[in-house]
Amino acid sequence: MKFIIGIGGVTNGGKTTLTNRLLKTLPNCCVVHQDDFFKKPDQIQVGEDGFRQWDVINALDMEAMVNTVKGWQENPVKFARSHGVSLSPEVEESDSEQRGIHILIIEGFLIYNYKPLIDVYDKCFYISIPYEECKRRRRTRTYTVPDPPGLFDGHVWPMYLKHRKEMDNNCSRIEYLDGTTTKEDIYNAVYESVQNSLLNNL
Ligand SMILES: Nc1ncnc2c1ncn2[C@@H]1O[C@H](COP(=O)(O)OP(=O)(O)O)[C@@H](O)[C@H]1O
Ligand SMILES: NC(=O)c1ccc[n+]([C@@H]2O[C@H](COP(=O)(O)O)[C@@H](O)[C@H]2O)c1
Repeated sequence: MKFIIGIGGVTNGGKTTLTNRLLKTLPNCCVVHQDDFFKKPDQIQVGEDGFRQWDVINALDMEAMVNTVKGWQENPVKFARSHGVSLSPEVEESDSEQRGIHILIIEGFLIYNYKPLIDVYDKCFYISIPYEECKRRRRTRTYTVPDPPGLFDGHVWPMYLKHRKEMDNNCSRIEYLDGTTTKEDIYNAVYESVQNSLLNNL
């Protein structure tokens, strides 16, 4: 059985933290990080506001991201092996590549704002945190291209609000998580919800 989990959320909401924890506990579990598909800085448009427009779907090579997901769907065993993911004995010892549960986590800040991806998820999660907490966490983070002064209020947060509205209209299956609760609580809630869905799908 193949099962795809979406972990979406606002920047610095805790997506990577949650994903890394799930990767350790879910069987035969691979990941696709949306951040890995950012285009190069010189390909990112500068807006009328003077900021490079990082927080829009065009800043990402979404075609390449979809192709990576398709690669997993076509052969999750091959995908796991080529990404150094260890497989359960049930899968390793089986003649059939299709045996066992294969899980893919798709993690990112705009994973529910791109039409070709919306229908791939078996489970959709979204982590939110309030403005002040988001701004505080973002200040402690350094991206490959550091934030210029004013980027958060001038671009990041307004784009988040816009995409959030779009996403709420696009996708009705999302389970919302409060990113200000503890890492442990968030992980437990998601793990339990995934387990229940897996049991129902067997
Ligand atoms: N539940 C939480 N409570 C407090 N801080 C958190 C929580 N989850 C993540 N963080 C912290 O927030 C920051 C961003 O987390 P990260 O998982 O990288 O976010 P994202 O991948 O959504 O951008 C990190 O410093 C991380 O330790
Ligand atoms: N990874 C990169 O190359 C890069 C460069 C510039 C900005 N960013 C930022 O990454 C954010 C999205 O990633 P997170 O959800 O992990 O914070 C966006 O808000 C964007 O401004 C990433």
